Amino acid sequence: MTDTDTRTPREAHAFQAEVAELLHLMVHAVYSETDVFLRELISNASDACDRLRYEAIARPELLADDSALTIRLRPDTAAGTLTVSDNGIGMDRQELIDNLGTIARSGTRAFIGKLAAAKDGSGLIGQFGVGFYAAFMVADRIEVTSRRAGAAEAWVWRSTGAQGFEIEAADAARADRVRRGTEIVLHLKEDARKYLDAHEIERIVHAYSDHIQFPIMLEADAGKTDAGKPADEAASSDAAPRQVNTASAVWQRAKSELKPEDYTQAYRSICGAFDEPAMTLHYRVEGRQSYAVLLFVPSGSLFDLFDPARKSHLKLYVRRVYITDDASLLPSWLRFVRGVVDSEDLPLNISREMLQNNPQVAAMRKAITGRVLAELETLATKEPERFATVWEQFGAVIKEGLYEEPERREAILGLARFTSTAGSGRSLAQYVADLRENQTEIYYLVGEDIDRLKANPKLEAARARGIEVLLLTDPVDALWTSLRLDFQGKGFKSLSQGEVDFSLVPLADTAKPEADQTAADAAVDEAAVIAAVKLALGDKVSDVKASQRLTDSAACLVAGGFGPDRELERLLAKQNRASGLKPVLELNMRHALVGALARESAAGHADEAADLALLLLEQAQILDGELPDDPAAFARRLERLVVRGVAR
Ligand SMILES: Nc1ncnc2c1ncn2[C@@H]1O[C@H](COP(=O)(O)OP(=O)(O)OP(=O)(O)O)[C@@H](O)[C@H]1O
Repeated sequence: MTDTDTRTPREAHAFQAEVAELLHLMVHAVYSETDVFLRELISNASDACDRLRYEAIARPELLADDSALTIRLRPDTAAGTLTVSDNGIGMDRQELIDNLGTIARSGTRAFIGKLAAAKDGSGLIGQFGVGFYAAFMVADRIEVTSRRAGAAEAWVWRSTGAQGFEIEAADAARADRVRRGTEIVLHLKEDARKYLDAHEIERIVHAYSDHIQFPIMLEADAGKTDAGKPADEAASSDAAPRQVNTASAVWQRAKSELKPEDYTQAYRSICGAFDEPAMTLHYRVEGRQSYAVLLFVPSGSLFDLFDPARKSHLKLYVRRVYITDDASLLPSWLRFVRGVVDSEDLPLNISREMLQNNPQVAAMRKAITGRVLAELETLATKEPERFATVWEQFGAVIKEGLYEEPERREAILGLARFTSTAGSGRSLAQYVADLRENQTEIYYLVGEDIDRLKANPKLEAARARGIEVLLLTDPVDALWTSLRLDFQGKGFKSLSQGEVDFSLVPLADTAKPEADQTAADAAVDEAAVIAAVKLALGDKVSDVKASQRLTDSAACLVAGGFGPDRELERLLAKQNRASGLKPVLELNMRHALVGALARESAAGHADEAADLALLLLEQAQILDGELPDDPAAFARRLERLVVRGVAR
């Protein structure tokens, strides 16, 4: 820099740590599908045009004399560069620093971890939309020149994808070239020179960006048209640009015109996905309100499904103008549904804030929610296997609707599929159809792990009677089951809480007679056993009872009749919101261990009886996946009892 230079000096900035890490992965990992970079840049350019069009509703002067919003792609074989430019909203100096130096979204750390672990991260890149940074997969140097709409100055951002980037004011030539919007020059890596090929560029645009609403113009190769001249000059020569996308709003087209592959393509370009949609819903509403809807349910998982914001991401357009993806057009329990809603009636200048309380939006939301549920029902009936994959991916999210939207409960319970002691993919309709004689309730157990649930002693008596039990392992299950809902008049009943009485249900043919299943010598004095155990356990439990649910195991813990289910209590405890209610210890009065306790107690061996009582409690805790309160004392007790038993 010399004294005579009046430009602002070059300023070096470091990348935010996450960006540096992400870029390191981009630069060094070998991804098979590098094509996504172009989709990401085009999508950013399109967003920039959308934003300008939106801002220009209030400030038409921003469009000035350049109202044809366009995205341009210019390969230059001589220079080895591919340039992606738009005349959209542009970025000022601070925006360049903030937007192209940090990652604002949550969940980024987790994503970077996943990316580092995955062999081929392109699927993840697509899902996450690492956006601009994807360009470093194909370029070893990037220059971004940008001028915010209405601004006097243009700025240049430069980086090699290493530690940081530089910012400086654009020189006269660049500033003159970028009158508004953004120009991104990619200096392609040696192995990425295929992206200079017009056919290749066209193919990628077709595959991923065809629906983009602004014309994408492919300009003639600046390097080839006039190889003798410097690239900058050559570019200004008048080679005719060619539009390479259809630029039509797919959702506005008639269903009959569209083929399945058109929908797949629309899904990939609108939702930034690679997979096939598991469900597509395309319809138009005319009448009091008119709007077009094109929605997709992805077949793969989504990285941000459990983001705390739990936002739905449907894009709201008004008469083809993009407004926002933050209009809550679907409830958060349908946030995995992606796509577009294009309204004919909403005012174009509706502010994003106004959308929150708009009755038309509320009516659309209600109607769209109903349509999505109906379509899911149809899928469940007509294509049960495909529906099963949808439920597997997103069932845990849909079930949130059970407590968030009471009026949709019936529909959601109708869709729900469960793993139960009778198999997987069970619907409640199947459950109810297969009720055992005199069975009046739908039984369930909530836990974290399906195998552990299957081994839970609380299932024993149900199993002996052939009663099906739903095994619920999603965190959300502990919450909705606490609502005590019913399905077709049958209430849900936890096997981990309160009394269960199966006595009216006959034993299954396959069950061994219950009395034979244990080695107890004789019937124990239940009252005496209960008194002895209560004495030994004190306030560790709220009550001690003879169990109806156990046939093989000695003891189990259940919640009292009114408190939260054992699982919900555990969940609440994690958030320090536990009810503090103590569980009930249930004893299998026919079990040998309980028999032994009865004998020790009758013989006046209070210490031995107390040891056995504590052991029963600790066993029950372990079977519920908990640690005994005092593991060391538990180990000593076990030792003592074993040694005593062996010595006898
Ligand atoms: N061509 C552009 N014109 C104006 N702003 C841009 C342009 N490209 C990127 N930006 C700005 O930089 C930000 C970061 O872009 P990036 O592609 O990394 O993420 P994103 O677009 O926000 O997220 P996603 O890629 O998931 O949609 C954008 O949000 C936008 O504000």
